[in-house]
Amino acid sequence: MQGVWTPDQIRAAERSVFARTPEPLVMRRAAFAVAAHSARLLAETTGATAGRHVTLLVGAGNNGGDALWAGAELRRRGAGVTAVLLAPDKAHPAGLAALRRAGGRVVEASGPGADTAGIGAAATDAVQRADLVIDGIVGLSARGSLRPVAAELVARVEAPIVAVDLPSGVDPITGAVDGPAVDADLTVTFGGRKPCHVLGAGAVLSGSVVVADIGLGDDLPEPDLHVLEPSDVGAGWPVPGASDDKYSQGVVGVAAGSATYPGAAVLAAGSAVQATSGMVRYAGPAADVVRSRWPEVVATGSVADAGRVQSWAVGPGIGTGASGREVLRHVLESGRPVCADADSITLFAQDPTLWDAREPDAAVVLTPHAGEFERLAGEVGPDRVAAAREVARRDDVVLLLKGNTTVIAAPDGRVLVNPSTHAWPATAGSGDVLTGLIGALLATGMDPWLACGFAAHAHALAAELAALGGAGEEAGAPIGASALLAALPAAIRTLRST
Ligand SMILES: NC(=O)C1=CN([C@@H]2O[C@H](COP(=O)(O)OP(=O)(O)OC[C@H]3O[C@@H](n4cnc5c(N)ncnc54)[C@H](OP(=O)(O)O)[C@@H]3O)[C@@H](O)[C@H]2O)[C@@H](O)CC1
Ligand SMILES: Nc1ncnc2c1ncn2[C@@H]1O[C@H](COP(=O)(O)OP(=O)(O)O)[C@@H](O)[C@H]1O
Ligand SMILES: [K+]
Repeated sequence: MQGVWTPDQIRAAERSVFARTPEPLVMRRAAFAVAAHSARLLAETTGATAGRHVTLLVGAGNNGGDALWAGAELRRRGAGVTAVLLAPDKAHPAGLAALRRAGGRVVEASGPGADTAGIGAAATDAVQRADLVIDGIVGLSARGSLRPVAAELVARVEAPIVAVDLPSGVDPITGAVDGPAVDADLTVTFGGRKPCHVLGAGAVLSGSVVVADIGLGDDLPEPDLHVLEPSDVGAGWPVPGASDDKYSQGVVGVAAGSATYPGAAVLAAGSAVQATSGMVRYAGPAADVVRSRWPEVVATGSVADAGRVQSWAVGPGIGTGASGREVLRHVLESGRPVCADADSITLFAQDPTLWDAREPDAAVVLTPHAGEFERLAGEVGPDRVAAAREVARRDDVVLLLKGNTTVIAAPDGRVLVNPSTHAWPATAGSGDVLTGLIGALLATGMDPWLACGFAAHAHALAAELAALGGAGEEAGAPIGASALLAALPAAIRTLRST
């Protein structure tokens, strides 16, 4: 599992480091990493570092300082380096001096011969002839999107971009973007990932993220967010052992669908069938359809007759009327962990007295999309982590907020994020598949927060495998939820082999 630290946490750790290591030395370490990764990218894209042109976009603070020191190092490796200063009066003095000593050139963004956009001729030339651009416009102190001159310069870049710490224009805390921002090929960050590398538009605009060690190590506190690695999910995925039988791996009850809309039942039950080797019970009006599609499911007409289960997956397609409410009340009273999705969430929003049916010690997972979240607690807003955390605490639930980046908050404040590099699961019914997956993992006794993380991970990978069908990343075809469901075993195999 990877940690993600807030800018405040990183700054506090840096302050502790400065007590033993001088600040300029820490910055040199950061800059050296930027230079080394930039040289590697240059070699990959142009075959060499020496003789290539690197342009530094340099803002008003230490982020620009990192870029300037990195430029000095690249100059020593034989690259031609030009720094374009966006705030000439505030450019990091020691970095600037180092670059000049190494033979680098310095120009002002709005220097002589400025065009109608306010960009000087030398700056335009430096950006256009670059083989690589280093974005040192702004880092942890960023507020808002790129300012006009920086935005104009960035828009003229055609070369690959290496972002120092984070892509400029992205909010460091939320990853949100509300105007122009750098779209980096690679981000070199320091000490640990920041939220903007895994949340919102920032997760995509960061490109590949490498974490350089600048000695923060033991000074970093418990991370603010966590990200599961594929290998974590693969290693922890429950599979049968020699002494297992169908009961020992957990029995999940699925209460979903209706006679008119049996699809949700088929998708959620099918997902539970494929997630683990335990047993799946279905209870609801779509029993015949579920039985014919998934003969291994033990199906009954009502939750009252379902028999014993270790968890419930409830909600998709149950309706928001009296019968849906009774189904939800019944599973809450069971005292088993419950994954409540779709109509269950609307039912909770309509009738908060439903919470009274809950056994206090049984975990409840809620899996809203943005619209369902709004019914529960108002608009999500730009800070999705804060929104999910607040409701998880308020309602004592594990809250899984759906979207391109899935955010999973536990009542104790822990947050997992599952950033996605694609949007293939954005198709009707794919949420029903997620509900079945979570329900099946809950039945195994897994920690509900982790169960949600595992499910979100396998779900996104299944969608990707189904969409790509073995083709390259650019050649996927749209899929429906049935294809996502069919790809679940392949996704679990892939995760278990990492
Ligand atoms: N401490 C250390 O030793 C280490 C620090 N490290 C590095 O320092 C970085 C943090 O540096 P920092 O705190 O100096 O601020 P930084 O992010 O460069 O911003 C500077 C100024 O930019 C401005 N600005 C704000 N928003 C803007 C926008 N949208 N577009 C344009 N400009 C904008 C705003 O000034 P304003 O113009 O508003 O007065 C702001 O004050 C960190 O990310 C890492 O790279 C590493 O070397 C490791 C060791
Ligand atoms: N743009 C997107 N990128 C990646 N995943 C997405 C995107 N939009 C939705 N998803 C995922 O697809 C699923 C959709 O669930 P949901 O909205 O409940 O759909 P439905 O109700 O049709 O089943 C969730 O797992 C969600 O995280
Ligand atoms: K930057």
